[in-house]
Amino acid sequence: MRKVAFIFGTRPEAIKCAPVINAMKLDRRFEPLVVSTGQHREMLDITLMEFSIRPDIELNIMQPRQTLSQVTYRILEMLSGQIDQWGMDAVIVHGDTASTLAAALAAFQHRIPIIHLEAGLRSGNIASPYPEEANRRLVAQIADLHLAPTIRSSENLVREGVREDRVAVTGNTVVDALRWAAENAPAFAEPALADLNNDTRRIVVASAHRRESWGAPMHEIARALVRLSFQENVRVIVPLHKNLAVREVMLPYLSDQANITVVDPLPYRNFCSLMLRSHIIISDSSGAEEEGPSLGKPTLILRDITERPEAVEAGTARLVGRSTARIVSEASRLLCDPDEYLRMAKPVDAYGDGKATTRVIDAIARYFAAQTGRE
Ligand SMILES: CC(=O)N[C@H]1[C@@H](OP(=O)(O)OP(=O)(O)OC[C@H]2O[C@@H](n3ccc(=O)[nH]c3=O)[C@H](O)[C@@H]2O)O[C@H](CO)[C@@H](O)[C@@H]1O
Repeated sequence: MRKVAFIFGTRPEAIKCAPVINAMKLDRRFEPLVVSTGQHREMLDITLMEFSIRPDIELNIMQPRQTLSQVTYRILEMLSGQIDQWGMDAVIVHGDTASTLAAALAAFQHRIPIIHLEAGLRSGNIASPYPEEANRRLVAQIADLHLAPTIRSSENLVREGVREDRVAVTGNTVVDALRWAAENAPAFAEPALADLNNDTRRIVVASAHRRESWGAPMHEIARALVRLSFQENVRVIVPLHKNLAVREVMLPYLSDQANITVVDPLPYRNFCSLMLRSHIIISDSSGAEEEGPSLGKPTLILRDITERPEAVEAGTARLVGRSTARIVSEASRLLCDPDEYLRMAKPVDAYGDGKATTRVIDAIARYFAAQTGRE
């Protein structure tokens, strides 16, 4: 039995680790320990509850308006005080957040092998996305097993010098989570969305929260959403991120608009119901970049570059930047030109086939077997 600690702290990490944690709980080869750093306190707890996961250990590092350095050193400090006592065979981290980097570093410093889920994504620009591109590249330097979601991401790793026998292509577990959520998609329970089933307007689901969008770009995005809401037969729905850098800019623009509904972040399955009900998705969220195209929803990405180019190449997603004019023109094209809409509205399996969890677990089992010379 191998003891592995999943250490993460944000909503997207929880969504993408959850299928693996739940499958490992049923697998007699593994004993998973779930460690929450609490980087996204509220949104993380709601998400974990949905997947029936209770963290075994809570680091509770969250403080109001904490800086990246504070997040990183607080996690490192707390882990270094206890990680050895857990007796882990490996630490599993996901993606590119501050929690990912700090947990990987703590494991490395305590000589515990690191397994990196969603490894090998690269935008090619160390400054964008900031700090995520740097985080994932740094983790790649010290990880022992790299689980790449796509062939492209595995190629990125090998090009950077990672040993091929330490890389496995698994698909992205987000598709596994998404399929589960879509099968269990609830009705719209929030009072603000209760009328959705009878609403004949075209639903534009929009969100923006990443660091590169803070400040002036957030104003541009907000103005674009207001202008889109003036178009005929359109309703814009915005599940607004909890971050104050987002709320303080967005709310003055979006509140009290006739065709805009602002809601708090939705539980994952409710958000999936909303994406399923949407006509188009406009977002700077990495999750939306993967989930929108997987559901066949035309997805306009509010970024200039992406580490997830697969859906753009497949034609279901488009990079549109963050200027009001470009967002409005690209969205209007989809809203006004049915042929253009149909060209983009095609589900793509660029990120996975829903079976990534099994491949992840098999790759981890193979890794341990190779360490000891037995299965
Ligand atoms: C800025 C940032 O931190 N970006 C990271 C974050 O992206 P990302 O931008 O996707 O992070 P989000 O906090 O938007 O989380 C996205 C996830 O939350 C879900 N959702 C969204 C809205 C809502 O109301 N309810 C809900 O459950 C989405 O379906 C999606 O699965 O995680 C990715 C890992 O996957 C990383 O690669 C990104 O670098």
